[in-house]
Amino acid sequence: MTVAAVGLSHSPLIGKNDPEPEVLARVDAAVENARAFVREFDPELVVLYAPDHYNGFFYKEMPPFCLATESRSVGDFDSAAGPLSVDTEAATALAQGVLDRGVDLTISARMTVDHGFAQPLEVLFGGIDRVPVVPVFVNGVAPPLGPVSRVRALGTAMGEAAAQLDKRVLFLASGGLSHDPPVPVLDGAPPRIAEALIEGHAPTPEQRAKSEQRVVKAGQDYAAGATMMLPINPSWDNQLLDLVEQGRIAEFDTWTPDGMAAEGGGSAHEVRTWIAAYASLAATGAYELKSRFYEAIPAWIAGFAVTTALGR
Ligand SMILES: O=C(O)/C=C/c1cccc(O)c1O
Ligand SMILES: [Fe+2]
Repeated sequence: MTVAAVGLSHSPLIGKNDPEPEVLARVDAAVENARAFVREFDPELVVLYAPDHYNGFFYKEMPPFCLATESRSVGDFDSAAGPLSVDTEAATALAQGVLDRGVDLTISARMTVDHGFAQPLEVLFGGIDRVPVVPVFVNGVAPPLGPVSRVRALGTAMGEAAAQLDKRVLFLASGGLSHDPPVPVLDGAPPRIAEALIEGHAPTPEQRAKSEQRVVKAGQDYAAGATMMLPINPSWDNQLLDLVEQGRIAEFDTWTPDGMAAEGGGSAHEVRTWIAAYASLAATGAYELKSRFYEAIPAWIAGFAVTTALGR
């Protein structure tokens, strides 16, 4: 079995509130490098770990993890809408393999996903329906959150199960590193917001446009330095990338949700997708990081990273 991993930060503000051209050129080069890596690796299956931003999962049922055997993207922030090309047979086999290894995985036969899943598929493959994929939701936004050791357990079980498939498998993580965007919080929310977070009524196009515009404005204010949002934390982000580069994935078990939020902001928990993907790769044997890119990009409200790695 040949395995690889890519970590790729997402931001719904890409193309809507871009940083200076020099920053953009550096990101473009890193992303093009990741595209070339993926083209050469030529995956037969992509296991995609990504969070949701209250488009698919709500507090009426909020699992820590969920694997999809079918999935559809809502098309928020101009990301692609419609069905993902899920490999249902591989998804079913991986779900069974993870459960067999003692991780209580939720399964969805119709998982709704947002830009967290759609963006990396569009960026790396040119669309959400171009490559056989197994989408795995990892809660990185909606507290309470469990210990990081369980994320590593999920990734490890997935890696071991994927090793049984006899396919070239790419583990792909979609998540910002430190970032603190204005994603609503249930605790203390006014009744109308709380109801939306719990029940999850589909917004009207006008409501969606208004809430997306609010995020774009937050990015503009953040880049201008006029905001209460926590600053991006390059030192914390690079600690994460160091552990990933050195294969020290077990050390993430010492990270706590409170500590992660204090260091990296309310959405720093999206790094759980990175921990899962690199735990999957590590479960199949030693690996080598082939590339590492990092830049703090306030305009995108993102500690933005791109890594590629190959199993040895
Ligand atoms: O409001 C949302 O749906 C998402 C906001 C956001 C902004 C910047 C980086 C991210 O990873 C986000 O999820
Ligand atoms: Fe996000």
